Amino acid sequence: MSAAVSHSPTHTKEHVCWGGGCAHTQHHRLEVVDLSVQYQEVRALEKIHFATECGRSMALIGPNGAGKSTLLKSLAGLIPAGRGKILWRGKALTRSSHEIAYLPQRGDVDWNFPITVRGLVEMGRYPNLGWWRQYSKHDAEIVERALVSMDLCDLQERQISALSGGQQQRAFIARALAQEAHVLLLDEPFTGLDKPAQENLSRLFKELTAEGRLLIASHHDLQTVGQIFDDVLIIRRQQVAFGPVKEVFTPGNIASAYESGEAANGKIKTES
Ligand SMILES: Nc1ncnc2c1ncn2[C@@H]1O[C@H](COP(=O)(O)OP(=O)(O)OP(=O)(O)O)[C@@H](O)[C@H]1O
Repeated sequence: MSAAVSHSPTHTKEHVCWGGGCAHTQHHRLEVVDLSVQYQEVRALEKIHFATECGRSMALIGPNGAGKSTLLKSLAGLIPAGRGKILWRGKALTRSSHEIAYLPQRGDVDWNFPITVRGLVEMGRYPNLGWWRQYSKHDAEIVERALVSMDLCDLQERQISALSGGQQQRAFIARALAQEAHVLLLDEPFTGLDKPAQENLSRLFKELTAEGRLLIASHHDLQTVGQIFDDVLIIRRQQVAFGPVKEVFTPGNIASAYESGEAANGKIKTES
C-alpha cells in the first residue's frame, strides 16, 4: 500500500470500504509490454502487450497450455520476464509486491494444511508487517474487516479443509483484502464451484472492482465471460486480442485461440 493510502478502513453494516486502500479515485495502472516467458525449451508466452487499471476486471482466456497461469505468475512476480516488462504504477515490477495478491489454481493449494480461516486471513498481513514488526491492533482490525467483508465471521475458527469450495475462495480473497492488495490475480477461481457459489463469486467481483480493485482471472467458461468481466485478454502463447468484452470477444477471435493446430488467420503458431 502506498504511503498516501489511509490505514483506517471505514465500515458499514452491509459493506466494508477500505478507504484509500481500495483506490476509489486512484486509477493505478498495470501495463504489460511485449512480455515473453520461457521455461527451458518451452516458449510459454510471446509478446503479450496490454494495459489496464484499478476498477476493472479482466478475463484471461485461452485453451489448455495457452500460458494463462504463466502470465498470472509473471504478474505476481513469481516468474521472471524473459523479455519485455511489467509496469505497475509506472515502475518495473521485478518481484512480488504486497499490492498484488495472487490466488493459485485450486489444485496448487494444499487444502489440508492445518490453518483456520482467521489464521489464513492473518497471513495476508505478513507482507505489510516486515520481519521486525509485531502484529498490532491495527493489523487485527484489518483482519476483522476482511472477515466481515467476505462474510466469514461465523467460519473464522474453522479449518480451511472443512470449508466448501466457495467458502475456501472467499477465505483466500479475504487474505488478499487483509493484504490491502490493489490487484487480485486469480487462477481459475470458478473451478469446482456450484451455480450459487459461482453467482456469489461473480457478485463479489463486481463489488471488488466497484471499490477500485483490479481483478484479473483466468477463466474457462466462455458463456459467462460477458456477464462477469469488463475486459478480456485472449491468448494462445501469443496474444490474440485484448479489449472490452463487447468489442473483442468475437467468434473470430475465439476461434483463433481455440481452433487446433495453426490458427485460421495465421496469427497463432502452435507450440514449437
Ligand atoms: N514449470 C514449468 N516448466 C516447463 N514448462 C511449463 C511449466 N509450467 C508450464 N509449462 C508449459 O508452459 C505452457 C503454458 O502453461 P500454463 O500452465 O501457463 O498454461 P494455462 O493456459 O494456464 O493452461 P491450463 O488452462 O491447462 O491451466 C505449457 O506448454 C506448459 O506445458
